[in-house]
Amino acid sequence: MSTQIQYIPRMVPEINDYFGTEDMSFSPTESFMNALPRRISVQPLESKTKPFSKGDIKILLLENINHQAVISFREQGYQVESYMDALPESVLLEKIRDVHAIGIRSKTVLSSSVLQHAKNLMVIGCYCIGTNQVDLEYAANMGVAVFNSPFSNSRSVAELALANIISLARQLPDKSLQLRGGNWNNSSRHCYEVRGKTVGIIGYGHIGSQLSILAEAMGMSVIYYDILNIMPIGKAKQVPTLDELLRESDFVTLHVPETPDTKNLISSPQIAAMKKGSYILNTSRGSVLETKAVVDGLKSGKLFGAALDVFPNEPRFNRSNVFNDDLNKWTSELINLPNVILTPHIGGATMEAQSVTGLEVSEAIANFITQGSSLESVNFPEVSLRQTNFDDNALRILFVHRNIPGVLRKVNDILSRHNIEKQYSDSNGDIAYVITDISDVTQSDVHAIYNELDKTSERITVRLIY
Ligand SMILES: NC(=O)c1ccc[n+]([C@@H]2O[C@H](COP(=O)([O-])OP(=O)(O)OC[C@H]3O[C@@H](n4cnc5c(N)ncnc54)[C@H](O)[C@@H]3O)[C@@H](O)[C@H]2O)c1
Ligand SMILES: O=C(O)[C@H](O)COP(=O)(O)O
Repeated sequence: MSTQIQYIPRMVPEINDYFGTEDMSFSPTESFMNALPRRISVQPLESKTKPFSKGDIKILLLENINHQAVISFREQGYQVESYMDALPESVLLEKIRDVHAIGIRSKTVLSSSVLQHAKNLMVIGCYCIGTNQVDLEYAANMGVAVFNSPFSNSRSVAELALANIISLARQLPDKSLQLRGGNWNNSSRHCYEVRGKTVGIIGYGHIGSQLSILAEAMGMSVIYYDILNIMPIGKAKQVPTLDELLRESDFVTLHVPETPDTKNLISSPQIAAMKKGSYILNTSRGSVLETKAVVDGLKSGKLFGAALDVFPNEPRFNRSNVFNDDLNKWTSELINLPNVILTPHIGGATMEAQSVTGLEVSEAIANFITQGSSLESVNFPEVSLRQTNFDDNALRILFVHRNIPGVLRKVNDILSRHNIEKQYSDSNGDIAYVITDISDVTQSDVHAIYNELDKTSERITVRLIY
């Protein structure tokens, strides 16, 4: 007889500490997106529109997102449900059904098959840098804007990479392990200073360039390889090919995003091209480095060490006895090799980074909900409109539509009885987004405008704020 284990999602305890359970509401509420236009005013700071019932808006936060986010949303009056872990897909499908905003980190996969269940979703916040876990194009085609926190944890990752470079050079993982086992071994064999050595940075973006500064401060030479031409910081030097970087570096460190082009960017041929006795580090994504090739490189003595923070398969939540061959088939080989640092995806896991990320992404979500601002979105046309002279009879129209000729004319025909105070439009591929502020609008105008815009064949979403 098979035993069924029931999964019970773990809520974030701080919520209850801060707010008390009675303050949490999980009852289904009227849909935000599909409701007739209601008084949705806008957001705390510079908004000039009237207060609306943010209590109708449901925000789901997963993966133990920093409590700053929970506090900030709840203080603004939103309904917030917050969980410690990434949810199993069946639970996620249930939870995502009627929420208006979802906050995730790197472990929640929002594929098209998940997103199609999200009938009321307006906005996704990735409380991290990577957005590869979200089907960005599908979301844009649903009119759902995606935001991330593009550099709030860059410094944390760069510091971890530097710490790992020094630790590998001094064989710290093994020396420490030996002493914990009672063995005193202060041999200097294969232990080096990092001063004067060359670090090769693959991907010279926010993290790679931060690391460049730190490494130079340690007296290292820095070379980097990037698909873009990027101005060097300090004495760093961009090299034209990956091969040149691999040949010249003592430490090769990966800081590229997960894309089709970066899958297995470093595999056996690239490790073969590296210097004998060099080291490899990966704090980017598990898919970028073929781990079996690292295992072979360490076994053959080609590599003197490796530091891996990310893996092709990672557990969805913190628990014991999960990092094993069932997760990734080479695990037992890897953990028994010398001078290997393995960390559970902690590059951005610092109090500083999590707190800034919590506030930054929450602000982007709130600004999108309350004002329609899509500035800094990773999948949407970037549109924002400053509100001036927003009086009682003003209306803000947020219209996401197919990017084809003639749509703006249709929109403005519908609005032709009103004065357009401000309008801004932009497009991104197949999607376009226009925000319009109009004045002298009555309650029945609001309904008529909504209905007419809603009927246009190019409409993706229409929201009204007044
Ligand atoms: N371990 C962690 O906890 C952690 C934390 C933050 C970010 N990350 C990962 O690190 C990645 C990099 O972060 P970032 O903020 O520096 O990103 P970024 O976008 O600022 O920089 C990435 C750089 O990689 C370059 N690049 C892209 N494809 C390339 C290729 N095929 N070859 C060479 N260069 C290429 C880009 O041009 C860019 O300069 C993120 O996408 C994320 O996946 C991991
Ligand atoms: O993309 C990122 O910022 C990092 O991979 C961190 O992801 P995490 O917040 O899931 O730890």
